[in-house]
Amino acid sequence: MITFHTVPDAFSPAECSHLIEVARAAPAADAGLVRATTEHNLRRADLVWLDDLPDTDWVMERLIALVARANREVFDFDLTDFAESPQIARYGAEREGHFTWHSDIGEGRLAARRKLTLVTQLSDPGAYQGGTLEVWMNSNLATAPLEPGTAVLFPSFALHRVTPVTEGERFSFTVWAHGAPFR
Ligand SMILES: O=C(O)CCC(=O)C(=O)O
Ligand SMILES: [Fe+2]
Repeated sequence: MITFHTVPDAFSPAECSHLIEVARAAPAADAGLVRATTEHNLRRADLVWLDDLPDTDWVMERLIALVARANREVFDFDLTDFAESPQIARYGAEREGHFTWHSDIGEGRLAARRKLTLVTQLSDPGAYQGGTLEVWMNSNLATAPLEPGTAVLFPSFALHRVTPVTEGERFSFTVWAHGAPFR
C-alpha cells in the first residue's frame, strides 16, 4: 500500500488564503484529542471547525469530490459518510505547535469509524519553519508536499505526525471519511 496519495491543486492558492482568513476571524478552540482530552505534549494547535464558518458549502462539495475520486482510484474502502466537521488547525511557533505520532482512529463513537484522512496544506511554505507532516506506512516515512492547496490522503490507521513549528505559523485543513470499522 502506498504511504499516501497526493492530489496537487485540490484547492487554489487564493482558496487557501481565503480559508486561512476565515479561520483567523473565527474564535479557535484549543486542540483536544479524540475523547476531548487535552494533553499538550501530544498536540498543540488551535482548531476551528468548518461547520462553524460561514459560506463554506463549496469546501465540503470539493472535499466530497476529492475523497470520492481518490477512493475510487486508489483506496477502495467502504466509506459511507463524513460524520465529523472538517477542521482547520493552526500550529504556531509561539508554543511550538505540533502533533506527535498518532493514528486518527480512536475509541470515540465517531473516531472509531474514521477510515480515510485527507490533509490539505493551506500555508505558504515560506510562512513557517518545521511543521512538516510525516506519514509512516509499510516501513516508509514520507513527508507531505508543502505547496498550499496540495492534499494528501492516507488510511486513518496510518501513524503520522506534525513536527514542531519553530518559526511563523502553519495552517492545515483535515477531514475524515467514515464507514464501518475495518475488519
Ligand atoms: O495538520 C496536519 O497536517 C495533520 C493533522 C492531523 O493529523 C489530525 O488532525 O489528525
Ligand atoms: Fe491525524
